[in-house]
Amino acid sequence: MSEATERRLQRAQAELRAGGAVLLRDDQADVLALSPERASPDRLAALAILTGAPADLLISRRRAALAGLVAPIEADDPRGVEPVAAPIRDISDPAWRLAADPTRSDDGTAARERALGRLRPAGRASAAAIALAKRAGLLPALVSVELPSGRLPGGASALDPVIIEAKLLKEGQIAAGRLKRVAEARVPLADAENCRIIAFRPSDGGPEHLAIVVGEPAADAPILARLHSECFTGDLLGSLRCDCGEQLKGAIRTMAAAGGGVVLYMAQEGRGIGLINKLRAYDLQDRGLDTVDANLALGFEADERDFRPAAEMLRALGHQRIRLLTNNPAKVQALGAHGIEVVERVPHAFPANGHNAGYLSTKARRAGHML
Ligand SMILES: Nc1nc2c(ncn2[C@@H]2O[C@H](COP(=O)(O)OP(=O)(O)OP(=O)(O)O)[C@@H](O)[C@H]2O)c(=O)[nH]1
Ligand SMILES: [Zn+2]
Repeated sequence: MSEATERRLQRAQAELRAGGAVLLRDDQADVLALSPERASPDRLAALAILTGAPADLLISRRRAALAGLVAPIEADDPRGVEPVAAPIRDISDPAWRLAADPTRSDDGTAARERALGRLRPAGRASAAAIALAKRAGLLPALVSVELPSGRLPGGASALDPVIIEAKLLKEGQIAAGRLKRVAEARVPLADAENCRIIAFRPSDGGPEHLAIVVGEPAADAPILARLHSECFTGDLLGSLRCDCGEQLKGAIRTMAAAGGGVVLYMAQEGRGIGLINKLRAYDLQDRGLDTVDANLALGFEADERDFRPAAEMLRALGHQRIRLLTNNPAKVQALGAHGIEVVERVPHAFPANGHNAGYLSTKARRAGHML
């Protein structure tokens, strides 16, 4: 992806996060969209009167099914990620927001049905809009109108959208930004006095990833490595809802004792959905959903992470062969697919505490974790 394209993608994300409009261009039809959790009522109202047809709520089919708007589908049904559009009968009636955000208190399917018209499949530009919202750390739900391809009516240009080609956001094909090693320092840790932190910045302006180099990892043999996704609550606060804090500190201790290793500390909070959405997922878990269903209920996949940057960091550090501390077979598979040879999976499980037993057993039962 060219630098100009990467910048435009970042601008589109920032615009949505700031409550502004984005226009996804596609030769089927263009889609002009706002994030309902960020856009002001005035902007939403301006969008709703733009074309004569009502504005749509854009969500995934799975989200729509869980909101009771279409027939239920299985958790692993690939149709779950398809976008659907539901006309919003009255943009000023907050009831339609219940279908966008399951953490809002809900007075039932009847209210959602009252607020929204008949659902229809949405096209490529809509799918791209949802992918953009996910990248922006927002709920994957948008308010949108369809516009004829390539045209920007006067009312639409008044919303001053960032314009971007929908095909750039094709699911699974967004190139992760190339990483540049930008800073490095010695940082003695309580459990590993000989430790360096190396920061990598992606060319697309996304968040930085860190390599925590413990001791002296061998240059000519497979090194101990851990691919660790950021967890503010577990890593920093010692939350008992998950096992992340113990896994992070445990990995550093194991590497220090072994003479060396590398923790890749990836800016992928909440398995890639961001901290705010993880807190929403926790709220849903307190109402009875498990960690997988909570992600699905919000409109995300169970795991939204891209492990390519981790492979790129290992390569940049000169480590193509590793012994990976993990219980997650998807990490072994993904690193392998991106050119890193995982010569051994080193189990990395810690005893459950009084709060995370359900979380750990769900990961084993539904995400294939080897515990
Ligand atoms: N969406 C969501 N994310 C969670 C939840 N609990 C923890 N996380 C996140 O899950 C990620 C866990 O990352 P890791 O420990 O690297 O990965 P893992 O898939 O558990 O695999 P291993 O620990 O290597 O076995 C972190 O980004 C956490 O923030 C949850 O209930 N919902
Ligand atoms: Zn955690």
